[in-house]
Amino acid sequence: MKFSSLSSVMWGSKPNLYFLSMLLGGVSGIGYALLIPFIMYGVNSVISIPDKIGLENTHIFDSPTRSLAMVFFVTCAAVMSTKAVSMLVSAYVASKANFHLKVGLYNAVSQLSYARLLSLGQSKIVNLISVDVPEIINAAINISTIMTNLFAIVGCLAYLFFINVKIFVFVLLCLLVFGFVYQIIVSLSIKHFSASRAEVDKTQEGVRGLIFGVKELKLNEEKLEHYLRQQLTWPESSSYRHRMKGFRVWSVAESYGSIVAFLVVGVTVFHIPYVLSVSSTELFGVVMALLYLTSPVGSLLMGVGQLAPGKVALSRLNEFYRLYRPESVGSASLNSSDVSNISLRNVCFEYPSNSSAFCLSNINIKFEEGKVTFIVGGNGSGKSTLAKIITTHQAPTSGALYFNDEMISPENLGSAREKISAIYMDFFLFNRIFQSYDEYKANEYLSLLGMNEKVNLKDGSFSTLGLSDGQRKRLALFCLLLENTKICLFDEWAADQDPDFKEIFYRDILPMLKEKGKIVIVISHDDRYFDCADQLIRLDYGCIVD
Ligand SMILES: Nc1ncnc2c1ncn2[C@@H]1O[C@H](COP(=O)(O)OP(=O)(O)OP(=O)(O)O)[C@@H](O)[C@H]1O
Repeated sequence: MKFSSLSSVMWGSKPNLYFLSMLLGGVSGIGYALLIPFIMYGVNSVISIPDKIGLENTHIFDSPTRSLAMVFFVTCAAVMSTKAVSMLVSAYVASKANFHLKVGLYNAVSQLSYARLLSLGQSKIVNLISVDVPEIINAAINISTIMTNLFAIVGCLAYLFFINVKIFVFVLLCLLVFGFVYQIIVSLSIKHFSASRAEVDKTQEGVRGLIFGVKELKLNEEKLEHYLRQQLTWPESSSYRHRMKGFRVWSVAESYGSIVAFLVVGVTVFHIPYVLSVSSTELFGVVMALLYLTSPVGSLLMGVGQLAPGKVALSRLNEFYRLYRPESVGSASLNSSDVSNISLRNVCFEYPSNSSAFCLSNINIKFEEGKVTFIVGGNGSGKSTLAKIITTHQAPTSGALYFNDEMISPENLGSAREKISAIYMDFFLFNRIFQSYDEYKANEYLSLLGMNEKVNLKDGSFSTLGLSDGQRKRLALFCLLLENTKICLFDEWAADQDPDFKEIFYRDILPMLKEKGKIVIVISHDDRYFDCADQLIRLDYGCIVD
């Protein structure tokens, strides 16, 4: 997906309504421009009958220009109402566009592979959704007002054309030159807004650390001080400096924009009468039109300036979609719905960045149903990496994963994943169950895990997540048991359980899963319980050792 402009964001969301808001904006602008000839005609009528001025008891609609007055006020009402409706429709389209952009991003992110998500940067994605999309919408909502002002300017120029072609050409040229200079100033501000936005990603990382690392930071004043300075204050102040530079340039553009039309009036009044033959009536009409033009020109330039931060945000959204590659997950079913074993054959793996210079070398393992396999080894030996390969979140660099004798490829990946449940070291506990479940089983498992006193499950939602780390892990295990999949993987699940519950996990729950014919894979450092394993795989620096 690529958005060529802010307009295309709105157009892509509700094309018909967006067109309507532009059309109404244009009509309002033309109506605005039409008011000058009415005013001029009215003034000329009054000048031609000076004795009527000051007549008492003459009602506004009894005047000689009453029909014109009627048309004038009707036009005013039309300008006002079309502009209001145009803005309203534009706001509606913008809200829809906001919805579509966000939902589009949610879907896009959900289709990224785990590895791709990490490489794109989790903080950047959070900022894209929470900072850039609102910035795009705030800018795009201005477009209908820009359209109104643009048409008002075109209308005023048309009026000038009728008064005096030479003056029209002169004013048009002046506006183009001044407008061009304005664009240059605005593009300078965009440069600073871009630099400011890049710093926001760094502060997002910092905010995560501040919130999730609060316990560690609170214990050490010096650490907290350095953290705040380096991870938050510096990037924040750098972002602020760039943003202020952007606003400084932008404010120059703003004030310049608001005075541009007067500059044109000045040049016209003080120069034109001496170089072109212009009658005083023409000059009066021209000056009226130009003064009338000041408001739409100022508003137009201001509106164009307000697009700047939105354009920066849009370029970041486009950059995301440029790098975006959805994970290829086909819908082909596995040949056999009953998986009796899974195996890794000649699997090698390296992280794409290879910053850690770690690799898994030539891994051959078979996991069978009704058997418990322990994967053990020192820190950094590759156990969690292997867990992600087994659960299909990392694809092997060479070799392959097999379910029975069927190789797992993008075509049958979806079907393979349906067979897997896992509790990772950095697991995420959702506040509800997302699939249908058996109420009776749920209560049974809550009791088995000693959680029935702590948590209730009501309509799929947990009554609380205010639990200890060990209890949260038990709740994760509860979800896994309810999922009832063939393959169950635990990455150091028992690490923070008390001795009693370790005993229950290794001596009761694993045998229960084994009895049910599951393929059970346990990453563990608990050598006291290695006897529970039917198979023990020892890893050392990415290799299987005996
Ligand atoms: N996202 C990553 N990018 C690059 N290297 C990584 C990444 N994640 C892990 N590694 C590297 O892979 C190696 C194995 O890490 P892994 O987490 O698999 O070890 P482990 O055996 O589970 O360790 P532990 O017992 O400490 O949990 C480590 O040297 C680590 O630096």
